[in-house]
Formats: sequence, C-alpha cells, structure tokens
Amino acid sequence: MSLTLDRPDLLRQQAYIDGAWLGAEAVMPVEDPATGEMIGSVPALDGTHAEQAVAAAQAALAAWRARTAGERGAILHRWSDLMRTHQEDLARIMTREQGKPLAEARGEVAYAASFLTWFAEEARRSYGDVIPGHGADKRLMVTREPIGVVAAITPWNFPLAMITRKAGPALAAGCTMIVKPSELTPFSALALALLAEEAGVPAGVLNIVTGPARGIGDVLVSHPAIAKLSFTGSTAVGKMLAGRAMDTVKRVSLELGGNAPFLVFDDADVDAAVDGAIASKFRNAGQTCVCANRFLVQAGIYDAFVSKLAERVKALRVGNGFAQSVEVGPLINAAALEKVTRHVVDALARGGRLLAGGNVVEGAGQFYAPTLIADVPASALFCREETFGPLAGIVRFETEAEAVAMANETRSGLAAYLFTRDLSRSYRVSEALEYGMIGLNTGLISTEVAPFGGVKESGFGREGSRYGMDEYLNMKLVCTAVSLG
Ligand SMILES: NC(=O)c1ccc[n+]([C@@H]2O[C@H](COP(=O)([O-])OP(=O)(O)OC[C@H]3O[C@@H](n4cnc5c(N)ncnc54)[C@H](O)[C@@H]3O)[C@@H](O)[C@H]2O)c1
Ligand SMILES: O=C[C@H](O)CS(=O)(=O)O
Repeated sequence: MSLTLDRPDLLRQQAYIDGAWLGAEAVMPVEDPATGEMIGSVPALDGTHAEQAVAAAQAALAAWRARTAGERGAILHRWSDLMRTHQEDLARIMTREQGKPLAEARGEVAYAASFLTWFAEEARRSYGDVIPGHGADKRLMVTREPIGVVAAITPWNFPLAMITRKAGPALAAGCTMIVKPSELTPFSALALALLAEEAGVPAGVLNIVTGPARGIGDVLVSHPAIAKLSFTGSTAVGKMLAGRAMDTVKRVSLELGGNAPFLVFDDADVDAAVDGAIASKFRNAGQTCVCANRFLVQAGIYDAFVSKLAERVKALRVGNGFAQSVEVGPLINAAALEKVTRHVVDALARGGRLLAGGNVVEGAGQFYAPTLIADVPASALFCREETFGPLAGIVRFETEAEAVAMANETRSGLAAYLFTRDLSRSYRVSEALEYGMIGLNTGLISTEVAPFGGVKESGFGREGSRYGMDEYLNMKLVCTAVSLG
C-alpha cells in the first residue's frame, strides 16, 4: 500500500546530523506492522556517526544557549505550528510505521506538538533565587543554566511525543540534543527533524541518528561531552544504560515500563469504570506504558463490571489503522504477539474464564483480538509483567486493604487507576498506592501540563509540566563577598 502525503518530502530516508541529511550504504528496513510490507529504509549508522552528532551538538551549544529564552521559544512555537499544519501527513507516517489507528495518530501529533508549545513558554520561567546572605557582607544568588549536550533514546510506541517531551524542554533550556529513535519507527523522528529545520532550529542543535541501537548507544552513554541521558523505554534497557552513564556521571532521567493496576470498588460508577477501562487498556492496542495492565475488582460490583466490559471488548473493531472504523491496530512485531499470547495462555491455564478474544487474528501483520479474561488469580503472569497488548485480565478482591496490597505488589510504579465515589476512600487509596501518577475515576491521565513519570523501577525524573524544565537545567550558586564601605 503506498503512502499518500501532501508533503512527500516528509518521508525522509536519511539521518540528520549537523543540519545535513545523511545517507549510508548500510540501511535498515522499516516494516508496516499491519501488513508486513517494507515501507522504506533508513541509514544503519554506527558509533562513528554518533560521535559526529555529538561534535555537532557541542559546536552548536554556545550560540544556542546564548539566544534569549524568547528567541528559543519563538522557534519552538514555529516548530509546533508546523507540526499542526502537517498533522495529517505526520499521522499517516506514524500509522504506517507504528500501526496505531489514524485517529490516535492524529491525537499523538497534537499531543507531541503541545510539548513544544508548553516549553516555548516555560523557557521564560527558568527563574533563579536571591537568598538573604548568611553574613552582612555576603550576597547569594542562584541561577539555572542549561545542562549542555543531551542524548535522548526513545521508544516506538509514541514515536513523536516521546521525542518532543524531551526536545521541548531541552531546547527551551538552551541545550542541544542527539536523538536515537527506535529502529522500528524512525520515519516519525525524521519528519520531525525536517520541520525543526524549517522552523529555524539551527544546524547541530537537533540531530537524529538512525541505526542499530548498540553501536550508537555505546557512544551516547559514554561520551564525556554528553552531560545528560534521557531514556524512555523498557526497564531492563533503561537500567543498563543508566548504569553505564554513571561512568561519566551524566544526569539521567528514566521513563520506564509500567504494570498499572486498575481498581474498581463497590461504590464506583460502573459505567464510568467500564469507559475508563476501555480507554486505558486498548489505547494503541494496549501498547502504552500507562495502560491498565491488571484489573482488580471488588466482589460486590464484579459481575456487573465484567459483563458490561465484556460487551464493550467484543465490540472493538480490529484492523489496519488506516481503515475508517478501526479502534485496535496491530502489535508492533512478532515478539509482542508472542508475549500477549503467553499471558493469555497462562491466565487460562490458571483457571481464567475467557469472555472475549483470546486469539491471534489470522492473516498478514500482527493482530491480536481484544481479549477479556475474568476470575484470574493474582499469581498470573499478566499481574507480574507488563503485557503491552490488548489483554484485560480481571482479579477479584474483597477488601480495600487486599486491593492496595495487590496493587503495590510490583517493582513498577508508573500509573495506577481507581474508581470509587467515596471521597475518604479516594484519599486513603491514592495515598497508599506506590505510583507516580494516579487516575481517579478516569482512565486517561496524560497531558503536557502535568508531571509525567514514575517511582520504583518505572524510573525517575518528570516530563511535561513546569517540572519538566528541571531535567535540563543545572543550579549554580554565586556567593559574593561585598565590601561594607
Ligand atoms: N514511562 C514512559 O513514559 C514510557 C513511554 C513509552 C514507553 N515506555 C516503555 O517502553 C517500552 C516499550 O518501548 P521499546 O520496546 O522501544 O523499549 P526498548 O527498551 O526495547 O527500546 C527503547 C529504546 O532503547 C533503544 N535500545 C534498546 N537497546 C539498546 C542498547 N543496548 N543501547 C542503546 N539503546 C538501546 C531502542 O533502540 C529504543 O530506541 C515499554 O516497557 C514501555 O512501558 C515507557
Ligand atoms: O507509553 C507511554 C506514553 O507516555 C504514552 S502517553 O504519554 O500516556 O500518551
């Protein structure tokens, strides 16, 4: 299937280093997860090219940080405007390489652009402090300065937003950046770079290095000129990269895997809980870090919730993201299909009751039927691992204490959801849950205006909100001795 774009030049098959578009003899193919067809290819660059990108970012740093926050913000605003102008093309490129339904892809373009708009304004608010001196002759001033050259390594599931959630604050702060996008979805990143160039981002300020992760990553985690590593991806890879970044004591922020519990109490609005469950579980075919990963439902509301949810899951339309009515697209690759299959088989083997789906959708591409399994024990695999697929598994509980204990029984700590109409319970439970973000009577929590991030092994640091700038700024104390005349 050909990809029709108003701006065909947005589909870039070259990497972007120091303001130049770069080809290579060695290339990496990019496949459409819905059809298995090859869309195109990108250069399979290596550590040498990563070194070139670091040198370019280093050379561009002084002039970029010397611009005023307003000047940097104006460029970010133009970049964001260009994203919105070309929303349809960016969405089509994303659906083609990542698979999500076109409506979701359009939503991600707007979400990704919102981070550029937000941080274009936050740039002007990187305030410092003047502190009353500790001596009559002392004057204390605290300034906030850009960290310097930043390396960003990003995942495939939100191929635009996970980049602008970093590039927005980094460039607003006066940093320069090298991005290594996922090898599964490089075209979104390269289209973003073209629009950055058109918006006036100077050469070297933003660099996109495509290719096998290890060779490029080895440079990005170890190069002494890189002051910060911002990683979004799996917990296992994040742990490894962060550990290596410590050899040069880089600042690190980690946005890692999740295992979100979705708690429904007897006093919940059951229809609202079902709406929240569908929104949280099946967005991007269950391939988001904040998807509900396990449903914990109190005994009194259990049957009503399960039967209503079953009707909704059975009605979900699966298919190619370009098809008008499709709500659930393909999984990203065969490994993802295998993992969700493994979790389904395990849940059924433990006595789970299949109420919808439970099968691979035969044919081209990697499709799994939206699946609902009830009456599963908390020992099931999907309760212990991030499924990252369209499986909703339900565990029954009796008491609030039991629910909180089950919810917290994981090393993950990104997002959690609870549905209750009891005000005291909403405080008790949200305070007891060990997570960075809580959805209370909602299944959708992500926005550029609020801090996004986790605790425990879901990482540290926050993206978005006024806190997002902190990840790209250093604090400096200037202590001045003044003569008293
Ligand atoms: N917390 C968040 O904000 C957030 C957002 C999106 C995705 N995620 C998590 O990301 C995971 C899915 O994304 P994924 O499959 O792309 O994760 P991944 O860890 O496999 O890959 C993420 C990035 O790391 C790179 N990478 C992998 N091995 C590397 C190495 N040895 N050296 C350097 N780079 C390497 C990949 O090429 C990719 O660019 C899920 O666990 C999901 O929960 C978290
Ligand atoms: O996969 C997790 C991303 O952060 C997606 S979103 O921010 O929740 O849209």
